[in-house]
Amino acid sequence: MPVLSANLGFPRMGANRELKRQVEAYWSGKVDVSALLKTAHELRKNHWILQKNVLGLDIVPSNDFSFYDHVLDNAFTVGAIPKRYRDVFIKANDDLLPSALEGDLLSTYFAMARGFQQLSSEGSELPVIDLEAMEMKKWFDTNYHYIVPEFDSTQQFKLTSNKFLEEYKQAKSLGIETRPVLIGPVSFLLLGKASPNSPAGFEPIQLLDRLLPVYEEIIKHLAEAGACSIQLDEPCLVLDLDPKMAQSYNVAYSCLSVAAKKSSAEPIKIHLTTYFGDITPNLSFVLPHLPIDSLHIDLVREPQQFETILSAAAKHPTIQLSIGIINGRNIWKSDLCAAFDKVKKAVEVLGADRVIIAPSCSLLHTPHSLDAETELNPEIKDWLSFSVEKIKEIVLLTKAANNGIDCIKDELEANQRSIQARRTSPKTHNPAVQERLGSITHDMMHRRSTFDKRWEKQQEVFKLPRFPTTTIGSFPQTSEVRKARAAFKRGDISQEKYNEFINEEIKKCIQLQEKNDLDVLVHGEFERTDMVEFFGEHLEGYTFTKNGWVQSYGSRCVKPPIIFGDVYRPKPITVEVAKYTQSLTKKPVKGMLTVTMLQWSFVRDDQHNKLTTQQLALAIRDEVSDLEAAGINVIQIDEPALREGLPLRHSKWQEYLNWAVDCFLLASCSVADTKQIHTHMCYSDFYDIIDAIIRMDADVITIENSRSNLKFLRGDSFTYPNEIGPGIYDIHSPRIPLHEEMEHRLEEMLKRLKRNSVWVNPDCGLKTRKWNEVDLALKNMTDVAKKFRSKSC
Ligand code: MET
Ligand SMILES: [Zn+2]
Repeated sequence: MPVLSANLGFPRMGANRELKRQVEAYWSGKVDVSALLKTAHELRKNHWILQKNVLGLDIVPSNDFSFYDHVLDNAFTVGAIPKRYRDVFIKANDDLLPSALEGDLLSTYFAMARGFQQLSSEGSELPVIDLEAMEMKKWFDTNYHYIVPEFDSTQQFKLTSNKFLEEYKQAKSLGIETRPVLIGPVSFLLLGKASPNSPAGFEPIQLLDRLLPVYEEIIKHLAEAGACSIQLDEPCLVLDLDPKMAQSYNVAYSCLSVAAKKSSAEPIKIHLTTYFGDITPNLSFVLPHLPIDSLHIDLVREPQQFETILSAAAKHPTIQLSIGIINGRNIWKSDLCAAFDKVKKAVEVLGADRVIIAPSCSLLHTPHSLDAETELNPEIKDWLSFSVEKIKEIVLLTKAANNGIDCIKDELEANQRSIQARRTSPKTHNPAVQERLGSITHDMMHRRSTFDKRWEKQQEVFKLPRFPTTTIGSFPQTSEVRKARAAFKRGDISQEKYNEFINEEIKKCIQLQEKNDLDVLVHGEFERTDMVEFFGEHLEGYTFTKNGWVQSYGSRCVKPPIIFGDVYRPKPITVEVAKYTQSLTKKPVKGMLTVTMLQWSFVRDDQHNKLTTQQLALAIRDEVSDLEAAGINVIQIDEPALREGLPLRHSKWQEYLNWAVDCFLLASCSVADTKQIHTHMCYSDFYDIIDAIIRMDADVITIENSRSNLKFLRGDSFTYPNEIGPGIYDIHSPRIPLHEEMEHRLEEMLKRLKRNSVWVNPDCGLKTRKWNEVDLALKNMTDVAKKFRSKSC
């Protein structure tokens, strides 16, 4: 048997985000369920034909399609539907028959994903049905979010959807044999959480024995339909796992292997997939014990596991090894020569019939194809590879493995030319930036005085009241703002007209803040589409795609900018706007800089992220100095996603936090003691990295707190030495926060924090809100601050 080529998952949205459009049209009632199912059907068909018939891939996945999220699909398939949704949507629970995801089941599915509200027909204000969505969490260290499965201790599982089977059969009817993908039973339970009313000590993994029969059934159905293999994703194998988990893996896969053997004359093969990290610390869980037919490892993220796993696999002649050598998480063309060395090595050790060539992980995390990128600089475009191009790379390598490297001579030459061109291009290397990196000193990474001294000086300058009030930066991005920006980008209105428009918005924003008595004001960020894009567009070393969308959650997609070269700031970015805003008011205005630019971009793979972040930090440092020189006395440097960069393994946290915090210090520490540096964080839990946050030494930190229900303050010995503004209202909801609830939150915080160090502010920026909501909410918020001031004198 020759070396085979495989994919682990294809982007679902379609070349032009057809799925997003149709799903949203269905939600808003513009199309019916049959139109939605038809689009899904078409997309799957196109993607299989593309992968198999057009690109020539040997092993093509099915069941990688999803209307919202594959973890939710899995929960649905095994019947892990929390009672609150069952009660509303599924009456005769026991009669529920396996069926594809359509009609009523689809309503249940979307209610779990997005919540569901039904208002009463008699005009009463309270909805008759009001179901919140299930929790959403980041998928490992990607920017994809999954729906967290919820289990209770009395949980029963039951095959509830046969989506996996229908999709397998759909492909088969097109003459395409696929490998259905499911989340493996152990990772599925580990990724879930206990429902709130579960007894203490209950952990979802205790349900494994109850879950396995459903997986056995799945295997049986697939085998009966003729499937040769099934892909079970066990990404949790790259995490720090309790050694007890070895037993769970053993139980699960022994059971599934028996089911596979019994399934039909030709047993269905079990392909176990790991990605995003190193499995060697947990290797004893997998080899030699698990009765699996093939194992996939991610050799892009953790190339050093290759040797160990290769020699372990060599001892188990029945196991095939799937080598993930094409990066599924980034957009760079692979160096085919280097990749081929790995293929050769695997073939030498295992023999061709035991090697599969694959992307490092599912291609869900890379855009569809480069075809649509008609406006990218051709030199840069030649360095890139999206999903379709990545599959081409896999197919080429497989061809070379089977027929000799000469049969891809021309392609290889072209590939090496682009690799070489990127390596040596003046676009990627800027000697001045690199020289500057070399001159970073420790001295650049601390303020001139300690916080206490700065605090005294700042009190003198700002004379702020106690419980100072502020907002996080953005104000409503109305459709007029978006229209004006689009018109300006199209060239329909001049720079001058656009500036005038923005200045008017800023004026309105300052007036509203003054009217509501806020203490430290912001300009409202009207000139910014997306905060990362805005800064990226003003820095060298960044480029943007037209259609490089990747799924973030549900129907939402993001278009991460690409950092391709050394980053620097050719000229000031925010100084004019800040100066103009400050000229409108006597109160201090914050200069606003958002620097979470690494996590939300496609990053360089030719240098460590630390270096790229240092370059970003130096660019921000220059901006900070220019703001200071322009008379801006408060500067906010947002770091909303600091936590997102944390490595998956705990042992690597400290190293990351060291350089990440150093970069923040590098960006922020050039200013005089009298200047106040703010930072802002949101979206995740912070209490377990509080030491790193303290080391950032910002004078003031504003932090999301209400949405996560005071989670930030929950750590037992929580203290924070500088000033802090834990948000006192959630900005995601259109409801106006009431005095009492904000007072309550503030009271709670004061149990933990020093009275004279607390700021009063919302959770995050206000860009998704309407002006009238912001006006009322801020009025209530400043009322609360005033009440506390008078109470505490
Ligand atoms: C995701 S954090 C957002 C911070 C930004 N300054 C804003 O207010 O929108
Ligand atoms: Zn925020």
